[in-house]
Amino acid sequence: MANERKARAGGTAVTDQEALDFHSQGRPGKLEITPTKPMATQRDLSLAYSPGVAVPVKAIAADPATAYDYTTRGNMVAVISNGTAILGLGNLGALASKPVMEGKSVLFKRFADVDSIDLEVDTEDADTFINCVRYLGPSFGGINLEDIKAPECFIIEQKLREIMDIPVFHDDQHGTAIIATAGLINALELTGRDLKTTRLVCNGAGAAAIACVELIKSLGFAPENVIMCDTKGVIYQGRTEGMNQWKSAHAAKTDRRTLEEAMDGADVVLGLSQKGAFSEAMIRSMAPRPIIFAMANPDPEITPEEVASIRDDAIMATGRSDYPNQVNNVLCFPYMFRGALDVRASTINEEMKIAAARALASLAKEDVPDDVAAAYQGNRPRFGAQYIIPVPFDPRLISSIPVAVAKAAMESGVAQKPITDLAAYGHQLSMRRDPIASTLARIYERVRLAPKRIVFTEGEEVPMMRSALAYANQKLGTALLLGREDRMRETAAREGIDLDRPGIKLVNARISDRTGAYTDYLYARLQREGYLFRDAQRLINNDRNHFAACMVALGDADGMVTGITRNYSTALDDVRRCIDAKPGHRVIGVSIALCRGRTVLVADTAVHDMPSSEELADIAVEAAGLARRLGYVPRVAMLAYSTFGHPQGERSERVREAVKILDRRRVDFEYDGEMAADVALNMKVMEQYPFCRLSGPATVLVMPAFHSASISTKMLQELGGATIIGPLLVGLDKSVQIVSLTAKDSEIVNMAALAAYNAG
Ligand SMILES: NC(=O)C1=CN([C@@H]2O[C@H](COP(=O)(O)OP(=O)(O)OC[C@H]3O[C@@H](n4cnc5c(N)ncnc54)[C@H](OP(=O)(O)O)[C@@H]3O)[C@@H](O)[C@H]2O)C=CC1
Ligand SMILES: CC(=O)C(=O)O
Ligand SMILES: [Mg+2]
Repeated sequence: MANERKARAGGTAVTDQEALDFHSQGRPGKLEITPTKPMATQRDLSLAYSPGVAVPVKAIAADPATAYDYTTRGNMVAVISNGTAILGLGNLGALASKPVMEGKSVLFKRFADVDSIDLEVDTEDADTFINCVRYLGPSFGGINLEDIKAPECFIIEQKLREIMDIPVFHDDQHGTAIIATAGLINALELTGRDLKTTRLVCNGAGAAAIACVELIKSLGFAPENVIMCDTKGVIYQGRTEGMNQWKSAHAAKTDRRTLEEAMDGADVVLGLSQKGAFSEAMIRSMAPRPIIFAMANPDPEITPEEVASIRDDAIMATGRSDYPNQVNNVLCFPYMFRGALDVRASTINEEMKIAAARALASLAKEDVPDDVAAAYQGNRPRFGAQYIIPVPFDPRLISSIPVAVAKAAMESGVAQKPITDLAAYGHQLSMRRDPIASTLARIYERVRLAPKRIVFTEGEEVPMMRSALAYANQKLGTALLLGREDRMRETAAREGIDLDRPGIKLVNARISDRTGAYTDYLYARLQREGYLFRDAQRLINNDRNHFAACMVALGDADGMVTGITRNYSTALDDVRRCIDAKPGHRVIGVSIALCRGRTVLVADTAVHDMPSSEELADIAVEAAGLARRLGYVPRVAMLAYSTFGHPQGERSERVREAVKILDRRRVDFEYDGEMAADVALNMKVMEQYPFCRLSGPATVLVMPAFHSASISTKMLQELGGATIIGPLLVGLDKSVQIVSLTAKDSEIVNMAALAAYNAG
C-alpha cells in the first residue's frame, strides 16, 4: 500500500501518505502569490493600475534598467522544466515535474529570499522549448533550468545564454557541479590526495555528470585520470554507440570497458546515474580511502549502510538530507542567484561558479558557532569524513556564498550594479534569513537530542494521530496517543495511519492502572474547592485533558498537547486543575507572530484578562524569558494607546506603573514604555523619543490587556498575512501546549515539539 512505503528524509522516515498529505493539505501545492502593495482604495487602484501604472511603463520604455526599480524583475527567478529528467526518476513529463519545480521555487524563497515561480513547458523538442523561454526574459531577473535531460539541456542552455541578457543557469549541470566540486576539494584534502594524480570515475554522462567533469577538469584534474560511464559502459575514444558531442569530449583513452573495470583501483567515484548502479564488488575494488559521491535522487547508486558494511575507510556522500554529507544542488542555486541578482550580473560565469565552490568548501572548515550547531542536530560538526560540506540549514550559507558570487561577478566584469561594501552586504544578507524556520529547526534538533514522551490528548482525532505519527517519525520522542484503542485502530485503518510503528504508544485511559493514582492526586488538589472524590474520579475517567494533565503531573509523560476538541480557555481550566504555575512564575500565553521576515512575541494572549501593573511586569519577565529560550534578544515594549505620557489615560497609567515595577526589580533585559505599537516597531518613529531605552525595534510586545493582545494577533494574521504560532503556554510547572480548534497536523507537531522543548 502506498502509505506503507517509507522513504528516509530529514533524519527520519516519511511515508508516501505523509508526502501526499503534505502536498494536498490546505491550498494544494507549495506556493502562493502575495501582493506587496495595498490594493484597498480608489487611490491604490489608480496608482497600481490605470492611470498610475502608465508612469513606470513610460519610465521603463525610456530606460529598461528602471524595470529593476519599478517591478519584481530584480528578485524574480523562473524555475523552468520540461520534466524529461525529473530527479533520477526519468522522463515523466512536464506536469509530473511540477512538485519538484514548486519545491525549487520554495527553496529559493526559504533559503535566499529570492521570489520564484515554476513554469512547466510541455515539449521535448529543444527548439520549441528555446522559443518558448527566450521571450520570457522581461519577466525575470534570472532563469533556472531544471530536470531537462541531456543532451537537449546543453543545446537549450547554450542557446538561451546566447540570446537572453539575464543569467540562465541549468541547475542540474552547474549547481550540482559546484557542490560536488566543493565536497571533492575537501575530500581530497582529507585523504591527502593531489588532484593532478587522483583517478576519478563518473557514472552517468548526462546533464549533471558532464558539468561535474568539466568543472573538475577546469580545477586541475588530469583528463587522462578521468573515466566517464553511461548505460553502455565506459565512454572510450572510438566508441560510436550512444554517443554525442558532449560525451565525445570526455572519451577516455583506455582499454577498460565496463563500470566494474573502470572502478577497479579508482580513488573517486561520482554517481550521477541511477539508484543501485554501484555494486558492493565495485566499491570493494576501489583504492584505499575511496571517495564515493552517490548523488542519484531520491535513491543513491549505493547507500551509506551498504558501503559501511564493506569497508570503513570511505568518505561517503549522497544527494539526500538524511545522511551525513548531502551533496545536493540546494546548497548552491538559491545563493548563486542571490549573489547574481544583487549585482545584476548579466550572466553566471565560470569565475562565479568556482568562487561558490570554494566558498562552500571553506565554510565546512570553519569553526561552527553555537547558533549554527543547532542546525547540525546539536552535534557541533568538525571538518572530517562525516562533514565535508555544510548542511542546507546552515544559517551561514546566506551570508557567505552570495558574497563570494557577487565578488567574482564584479571581478570578472559581468556585474552591472557593483556592490561597494561587501561586508555590509554580508550583514544585509543574514537579515534575509527566515527566522522562524531557523528557530523551529533549532527546537526540533534540541528535542531530538533529548527525546520526550508527549501525550497527544485527543488521540481518536485524525489530526492528532497524524501529528503523533509525524512526531515519532521525526524522532522527537514517544507519542502517547490517548483514547479508546479500538476506536483509534478503526480510524487509523480507515485513514491508512500506521499506529504500530516505533515511537507511538496507545494509552487507553479506561483500562489504565494509573487511574487510581491520578484520582487521588486530583482529589487532594480539589477537595477544598468543592469537589467530592467521585467528582475527581469522573474527571479522570471521562475527561482526557484531566487524565493527560495528571500523566504529566505524576511523571508518566513529559508534556502534553491538546485543544482540537475544546476551546482554549476550557482546555486551560482543565489543565490548571491538575498543574500549578512553576514556583515564582506566572502562567501566561505568548504568541509568536512572523510577518515579512520579522518575528515578534506578543503577550499575554491567553490568560490574563485585564492585568494589573504587577501582572504586566510578570508578563514582561515571562515573555522575555521565552524570547531568550527561543534564541531572540528580548527587547520588551510595554504597549498602550499612548506613548510616554501622551495622551493621558487610566489604562496607560497602569502600563506606566508596570515599567516602574520592572525598574525596581532590576530585570536583566531591555524594556520601556508605555508606547504605541508603531513606536515599538519602527525605528524612525522611535527616534522621536531619543530617551527611549530600547536599542532596536521591540522583539517582545506586552499588550495592556488580553483583548488587545488577541485582537491584534488575529488582525495581523488575517490582514497582515502573518503566521501566528501559539499562544504558547509559559510558566506552568509542567509542559503543556494547547492548540486551536482548527489546528492542522503540522501546527500540532510544532506545538508538541515546543512542549517537548519546554519539558527541558
Ligand atoms: N545530488 C544532486 O544535487 C543532483 C543529482 N542528480 C542526479 O543525477 C542523476 C542524473 O540526472 P541528470 O544528469 O539530470 O539526468 P540525464 O537524463 O541528463 O542523464 C542521465 C545519465 O545517467 C546515465 N545513466 C542512467 N542509468 C545509468 C546506469 N545504470 N549506469 C550508468 N549510467 C546511467 C544516462 O546514460 P545514457 O546517456 O546512456 O542514457 C545518462 O548519461 C539523477 O539521479 C539525478 O537525481 C542530478 C542533479 C543534481
Ligand atoms: C537535486 C536535483 O536537482 C536532482 O536530483 O535532479
Ligand atoms: Mg534537478
